Amino acid sequence: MKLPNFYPIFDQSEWLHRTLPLGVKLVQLRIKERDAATLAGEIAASRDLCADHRALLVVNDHWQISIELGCSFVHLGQEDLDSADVAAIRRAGIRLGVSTHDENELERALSLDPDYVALGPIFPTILKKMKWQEQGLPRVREWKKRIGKRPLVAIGGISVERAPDVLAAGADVIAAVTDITLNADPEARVAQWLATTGETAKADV
Ligand SMILES: Cc1ncc(COP(=O)(O)OP(=O)(O)O)c(N)n1
Ligand SMILES: Cc1nc(C(=O)O)sc1CCOP(=O)(O)O
Ligand SMILES: [Mg+2]
Repeated sequence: MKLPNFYPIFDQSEWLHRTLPLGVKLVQLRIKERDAATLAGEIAASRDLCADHRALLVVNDHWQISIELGCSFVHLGQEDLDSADVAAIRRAGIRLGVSTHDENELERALSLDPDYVALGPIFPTILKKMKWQEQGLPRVREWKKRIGKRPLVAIGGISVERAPDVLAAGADVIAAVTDITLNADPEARVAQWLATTGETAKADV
């Protein structure tokens, strides 16, 4: 399955409202520590916005609400997998992306036949504290060889300027947070991302 190669990650549906009209076709909603009603409202609003713009929504962490709300794609990290019911996710017809940071995690991820494998952090990230050192571009090359045709998502410290090298190293998709959300003009930055990754020229997914 081919995925769009630009994958912004946001913590509110308002960001989707701002960026989907620019041509974003793959987006993650990554919400931490909100009450259940707010969370359900944000996920439902994001689901509907993505449907309106023919974009793919990936919901981070919240697989149960994703099943309840009829979402089509979830992202789980290794800790999430410890408690997630992957069979229930699959029964619901939901696609699955999985984070990896080392060989063991990659083996575990591949055993689940995921719809993409994410590798990070490629460069140092300021978004969250991580126990992993930066992976660097050689690791991107290695991961792509390991996973073959399955889409490889690169994440962590990636900017528009760094994106071409990451794609050239073998990533199929680039995920980014702070390069957009901390930019003085996030919409203009998204437009730069779309131009750099070639997404503007592509059809709907
Ligand atoms: C595309 C992508 N890659 C990695 C992550 C990180 O997932 P996880 O390790 O579960 O950490 P949290 O994002 O839940 O803090 C991701 N969300 N998306
Ligand atoms: C949420 C997340 N997961 C990572 C991983 O390596 O699994 S790196 C990361 C943060 C990505 O944010 P930014 O683009 O601002 O660096
Ligand atoms: Mg998680």
